[in-house]
Amino acid sequence: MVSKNMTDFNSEKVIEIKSLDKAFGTYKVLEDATLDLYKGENLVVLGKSGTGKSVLIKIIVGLLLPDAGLVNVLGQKVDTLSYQELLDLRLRVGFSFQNSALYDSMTVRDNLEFPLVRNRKDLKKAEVNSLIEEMLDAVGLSQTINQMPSELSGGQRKRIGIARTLILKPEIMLYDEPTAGLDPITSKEINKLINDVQERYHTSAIVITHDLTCAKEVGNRVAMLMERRFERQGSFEEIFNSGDKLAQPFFDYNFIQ
Ligand SMILES: Nc1ncnc2c1ncn2[C@@H]1O[C@H](COP(=O)(O)OP(=O)(O)OP(=O)(O)O)[C@@H](O)[C@H]1O
Repeated sequence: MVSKNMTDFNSEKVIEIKSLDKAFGTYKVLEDATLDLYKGENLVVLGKSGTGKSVLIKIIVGLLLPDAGLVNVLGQKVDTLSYQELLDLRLRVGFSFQNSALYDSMTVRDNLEFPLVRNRKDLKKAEVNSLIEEMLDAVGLSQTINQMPSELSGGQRKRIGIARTLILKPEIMLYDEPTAGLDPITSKEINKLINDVQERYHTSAIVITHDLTCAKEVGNRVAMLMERRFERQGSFEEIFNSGDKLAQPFFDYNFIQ
């Protein structure tokens, strides 16, 4: 399998995290952690369970406060923002947590309409309908518009979840374990979708995963979250062909195709 090429990205940082500390009581989750996301890139954060990947996302969108360090998102210092400023920022940063489910009692259409009803009251009915159609087309599921989530496969539900996040046209996408619980073929489809989203909407993205195939297929750069910080950052090849011992545990638990 050919991994994704490194591309020359604009040096503009859309997320800058510097010397970040976060602890719960005496339990340190992140310590002196530094990570940048450049405009237009897909950055994969590889980390084992419980290493603080979800905490990282919550800090980026201001759901958790850092204890120390800089967290700058789209030019704004997240921990200094007012509630309204945070809500505005969250419209520009699309995030879906691993377990964020679709609303089971709503059709696919209504699931996609939901974020627009809440956040885009300025849109006319025709614009809403057109956005829903565009998003379903982007994730390749136009035919499911009137179906209920229970009628969809796991992979299709993930796609609709991505469409629901994407419908607000965020500049940054945060994908939390996008391939978790999916078979290898469906995982590949999701990886392709993440790349399609990057290409079509010029999003910058952090993809949090422990799936090495996903890292290889979608990541322009990879960082490893270990020992409370981002220990290695570089292209997939740089990290995994280097014989780096820190990368070995990921190989032990993954099957690369
Ligand atoms: N609000 C909280 N209060 C106390 N501890 C927390 C809180 N949120 C997270 N933690 C702890 O921080 C650590 C990192 O949690 P996090 O959910 O970020 O892990 P993760 O890397 O996303 O794991 P997984 O892949 O299993 O979801 C865990 O030990 C967790 O118990």
